[in-house]
Amino acid sequence: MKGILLVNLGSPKSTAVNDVKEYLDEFLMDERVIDYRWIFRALLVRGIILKTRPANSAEAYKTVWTDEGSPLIVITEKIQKKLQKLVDVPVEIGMRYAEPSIETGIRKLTEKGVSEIVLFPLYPQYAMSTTETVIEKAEEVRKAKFPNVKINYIQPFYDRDIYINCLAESIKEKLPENFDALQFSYHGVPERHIYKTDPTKTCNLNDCCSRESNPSHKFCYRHQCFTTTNLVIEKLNLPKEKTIVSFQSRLGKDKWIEPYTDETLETIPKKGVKNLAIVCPAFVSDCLETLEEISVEGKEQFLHGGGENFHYIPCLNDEDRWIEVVKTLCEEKLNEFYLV
Ligand SMILES: C=CC1=C(C)c2cc3[nH]c(cc4nc(cc5[nH]c(cc1n2)c(C)c5CCC(=O)O)C(CCC(=O)O)=C4C)c(C)c3C=C
Ligand SMILES: [Fe+2]
Ligand SMILES: [Fe+2]
Repeated sequence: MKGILLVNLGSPKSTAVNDVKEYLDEFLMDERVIDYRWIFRALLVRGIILKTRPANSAEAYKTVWTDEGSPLIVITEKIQKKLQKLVDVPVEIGMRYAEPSIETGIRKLTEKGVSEIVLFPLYPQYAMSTTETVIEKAEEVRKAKFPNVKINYIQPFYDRDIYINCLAESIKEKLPENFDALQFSYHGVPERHIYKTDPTKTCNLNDCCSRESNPSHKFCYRHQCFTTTNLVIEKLNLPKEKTIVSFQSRLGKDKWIEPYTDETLETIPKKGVKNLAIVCPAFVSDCLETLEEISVEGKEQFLHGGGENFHYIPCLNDEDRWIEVVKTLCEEKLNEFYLV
């Protein structure tokens, strides 16, 4: 029997500092997130970051937490429930970090008799800290605990027509009447991650990422963010000069891909952008990084820089047209099982 596992990033169990600390420990000790040798990663994460960050992050989580729990988990559950109504195979969710884990999700599916799983990493763009770590973790769990289960993975969908149409329509509906610029703010990654995952070793993080065709693009997060942006702009018929791409959520002292969202928000009002619309297409569901970092902190940065109107455009969340896209992408992979 077949089944679907939707995988998102995950959130702490609660906003208690110890729960946030446990979550950040699992997240930041992932070698695909902080990619130093174990000893240096442990020194940085456990010796420095976890001494102060959990308390600050817990305060931030408190500002977005709902009665039902973390927005990211609640929204992923809503997507699951809506998808379950549209397909005739079991659908479960799993988180890369914390609970419900990928193992919990696979177990629930196997308890329903599932032995062939379509696993959907809910990230449009590939990065070693997104799609790659999900697939690595799922394979580790499968080999150790469920050796008889087959898993078929959905690949990044950053340029798929159905996704671009859906994202463009969603943005169009939420765009304010008057805006000077539409900013696309993607989660950032350290530059080193892009060099590391480039099998061709040709991406130089300059014009290369914007070129039409290059074998490095399959693993270049920066290219994939630009492509999503360009395709959406084209669909919306927006002049490129009215759009901005930037990268948010930088952590630590390494160089991350630029431009940084916080710096951009502070400086664009002086260049004439007083009315801003902003969208975060690296996230399919709203989460701490959109609801707090962009909608609250980002807004303050923009207003502080002289901006006047800041309009945050929510993620696709559980919009029906997005659930249709999830269904189509899952069905493509479900059908592949018949071909093997
Ligand atoms: C969308 C893709 C994501 C990438 C790429 C990514 C990379 C990445 N993230 C960190 C550090 C943190 N991220 C945090 C929160 C967070 N990150 C993503 C997604 C991506 N991260 C999401 C969806 C969330 C929100 C989770 C939620 O519960 O709502 C956090 C925790 C919050 C905080 O303390 O600020 C950290 C830390 C690194 C180092 C990284 C590197 C590639
Ligand atoms: Fe590139
Ligand atoms: Fe992150």
